[in-house]
Amino acid sequence: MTPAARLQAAIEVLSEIEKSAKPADSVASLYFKQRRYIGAKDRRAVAETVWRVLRRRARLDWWLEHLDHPERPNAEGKGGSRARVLADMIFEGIVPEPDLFRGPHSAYPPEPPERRVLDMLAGQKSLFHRDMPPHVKGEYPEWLTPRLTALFGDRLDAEMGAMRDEAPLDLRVNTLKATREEAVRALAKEGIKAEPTALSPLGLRLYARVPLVQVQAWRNGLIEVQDEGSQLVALLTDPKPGQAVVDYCAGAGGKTLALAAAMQNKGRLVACDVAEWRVDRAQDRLRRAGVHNVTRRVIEGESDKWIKRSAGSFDRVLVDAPCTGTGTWRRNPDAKWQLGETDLQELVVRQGAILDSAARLTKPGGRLVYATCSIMREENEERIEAFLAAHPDYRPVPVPELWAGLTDTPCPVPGPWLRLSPQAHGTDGFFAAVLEKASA
Ligand SMILES: C[S@@+](CC[C@H](N)C(=O)[O-])C[C@H]1O[C@@H](n2cnc3c(N)ncnc32)[C@H](O)[C@@H]1O
Repeated sequence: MTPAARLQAAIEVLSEIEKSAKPADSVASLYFKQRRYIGAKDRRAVAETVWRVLRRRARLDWWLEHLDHPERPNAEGKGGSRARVLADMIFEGIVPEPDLFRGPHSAYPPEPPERRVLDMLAGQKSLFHRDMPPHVKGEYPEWLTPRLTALFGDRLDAEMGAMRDEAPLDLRVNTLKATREEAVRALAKEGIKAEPTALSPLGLRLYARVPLVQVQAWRNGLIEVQDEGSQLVALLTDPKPGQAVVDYCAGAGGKTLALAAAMQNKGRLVACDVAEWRVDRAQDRLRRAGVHNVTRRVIEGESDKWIKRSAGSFDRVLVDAPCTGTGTWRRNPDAKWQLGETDLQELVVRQGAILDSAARLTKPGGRLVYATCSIMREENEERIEAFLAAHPDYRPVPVPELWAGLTDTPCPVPGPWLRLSPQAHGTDGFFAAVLEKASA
């Protein structure tokens, strides 16, 4: 592909992302699947541009507005994919010479009004400008400003700055197949440098992008992709070999895999979800990891009969609730631009209902672990406070109290809850609360 054809493809992918309700990576995969003629190198280059534009969208839009670009996005942030991509190109130091826009499938060359804006942008040294408001510098939706300010106070700029950056790639070592040292050696043999994570005893961090499907250690099930924060949620669930455990919102099984390894494949682990297609996606991962104590179960929701039948029969119940995903903006920068206040309000209601429903499964003396990859108080502390007020038979188990019995790494939080952020811990934003049900 010529450089201009890559630009045009990036413009098209961004326009598709804007039109779709699906996550950006699904939209981009479909775009490339429908255009098999785009080779791997071009795909990577186009995807890099798309993700960079999503990451700097607020700042690019500020410049386009400030310089009166004729095709800038509207006040709702809609439209303007071409304007964003060409502005980004300037900030990447690429000069929009007429020659750049030649060849098949090219973006068309800028007309004089667009040219005028691009020339003005070319004189800027930085993507930042002192007049940008904090939500533009920090790349978050303006409507979240009061909540995020209340949450982070004078750390807001630093926290949102860390959220803006690209995340490293974290792996969890599958202890059913290897120790962390063995996995490091296996990766090194394939020329991949992996460093142990600071908090998770099973984590490895990669700073270079690697196509894992081609990596033997991954194909053999020695490692799985999992953010360090997510690994810590599984660690805190602390399932023991032989116990009965339920992963209530299991999705494609990210945490199920970690729980099964902690259980050494012994005992009963039920992976539930309302989305059959997600549960189906767990199958290959479980097989690759050598896990064989998991039953996958699609439930109809809170009124599912299996929940009633299984009341009080699990030692551990993990609720990895559907959430805003505000802790994962480093990986999914598109998500922040799709999130609205009503989404948050609806999720909070769902989280309460799911938590109440899952709590029926806990045995007397067993534990219920509630987790989200959100940083919002409404989805986290406030949900737990409401739950505890309505369920006096549960008591919180402070995270520092559990930590020392689980791993040698330093406990990252004062407690009682686990609350992680990219700035403070180098993980995605995560929340987890461990609650113990009174013995009968
Ligand atoms: C945060 S994701 C789970 C991620 C997964 N635990 C992992 O570690 O890979 C939340 C999941 O909750 C599921 N979900 C949504 N509503 C639910 C409900 N009412 N009951 C059970 N699961 C639900 C979604 O389908 C989604 O897979």
